Amino acid sequence: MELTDKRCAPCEGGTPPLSGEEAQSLLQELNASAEAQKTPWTVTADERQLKKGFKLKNFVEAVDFVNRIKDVAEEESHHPDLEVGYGKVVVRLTTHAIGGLSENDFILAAKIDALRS
Ligand SMILES: C[C@H](O)[C@H](O)[C@H]1CNC2=NC(N)=NC(=O)C2=N1
Repeated sequence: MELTDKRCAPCEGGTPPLSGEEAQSLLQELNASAEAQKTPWTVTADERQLKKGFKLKNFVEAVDFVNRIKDVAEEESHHPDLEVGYGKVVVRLTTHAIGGLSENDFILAAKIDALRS
């Protein structure tokens, strides 16, 4: 099943974060989409975060994009850390409940990419 067709599952403490290998495999799958090929997502060196910067035309478009991200995040009950500026939105994904990456982060990343295509 495609990442965009999956739903974020409730995530509780006790579940271990993804291993580096599992994260790399999901990263490849995520970055295979047309949108991600323009700008790929990266996993941070500590393997706890998935990150991508999006370019928008101006501040209003950046805020509009954030509002669309809000709708997806609420639908999935999984929430990104966001940085908004003039013509940019930086999205950082991590699963707070487990202190690292889960599949939920990759599902939300794919759904955020889908907003741009
Ligand atoms: C009950 C609810 O699903 C949880 O509190 C969710 C909310 N959104 C979340 N978002 C993220 N990124 N990590 C979490 O652990 C998390 N927990």
